[in-house]
Amino acid sequence: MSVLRLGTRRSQLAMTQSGHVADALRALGHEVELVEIVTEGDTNRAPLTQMGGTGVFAAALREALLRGEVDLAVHSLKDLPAADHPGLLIAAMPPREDPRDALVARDGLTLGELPAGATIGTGSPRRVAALAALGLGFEIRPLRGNVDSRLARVSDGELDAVVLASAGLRRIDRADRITEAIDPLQMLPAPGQGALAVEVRADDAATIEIVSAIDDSDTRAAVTAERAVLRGLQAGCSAPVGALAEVVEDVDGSLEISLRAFVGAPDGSTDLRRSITGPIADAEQLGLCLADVLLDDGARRIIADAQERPDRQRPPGASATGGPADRTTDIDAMEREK
Ligand SMILES: NCc1[nH]cc(CCC(=O)O)c1CC(=O)O
Repeated sequence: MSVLRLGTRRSQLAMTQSGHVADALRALGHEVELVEIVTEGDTNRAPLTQMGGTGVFAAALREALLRGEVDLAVHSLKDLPAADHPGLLIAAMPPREDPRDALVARDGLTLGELPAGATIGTGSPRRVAALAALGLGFEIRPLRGNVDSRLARVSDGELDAVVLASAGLRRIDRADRITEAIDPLQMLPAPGQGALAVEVRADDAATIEIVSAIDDSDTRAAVTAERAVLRGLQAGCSAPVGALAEVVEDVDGSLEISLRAFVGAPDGSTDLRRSITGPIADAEQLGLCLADVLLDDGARRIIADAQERPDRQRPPGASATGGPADRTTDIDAMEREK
């Protein structure tokens, strides 16, 4: 068998995630070579240059894959648009890391312990909406940059707290900075958060066969349901939408998917939370069905407002720096990819 070429970005998180997948394939006896793909976002240090990236980073990896320069690419699932990409296939979703968001606060504080007026940094409209929905009077501040620079804003005393994905922190060995793994009752993670996607060319049967060995069926079912919510809402990955599916045992002992979703206005003025449970085999339909429920109950307006009025994506009293222009850039990046 020839060497599998795995395309990766060179950020610490991307290299670590790619390394995990490479090791899993090597453990099955395959030879894997990492091929660094330098993306536009990596070379010019524009605002979009941040860990995980948005559409631009995934797009460069996908082009390398389609051109045949590499045989597989590893993405953070939550950074991929919910629609299939022509010519490509997600051949594996390895077992998911902790899907929860993580609070990194000064003095070991939790969300409940932070005082009203505390400053919390996040660049994600979903996290802004969830924090605003708590009604605790936090001041949300924009946050960009790689993980270490985000963490430094707390250790430097510039912010009281930041919110990041637990999975990213765990993967790069910074889990010790987490002061609270935020309960999904308070903040539902982004669809796909904590999961990886191993993408291949749809016509590359040999690689599909090899890579599918590291697919985790529970992870795939959960993420399929979560991404179907996003697709049903016709929302992008930067929409204020959270979703978490868990594989649970029902009373008869058979496995089911329990799916929860959240849509909220980033200014905290309104939010929706709905849930649904059903057979694992119906993961996709469950997600679409839950999206319909949310749409019927007003999600369309909330999502449209969040996209059209980015200037309102902060609660009253929050800092206005780095707001509208940055957010438009993110949405544009996602659009280009579709
Ligand atoms: N959009 C950035 C991004 N993409 C993937 C991760 C972390 C890993 C994951 O969520 O799977 C992060 C950072 C974060 O949200 O804190």
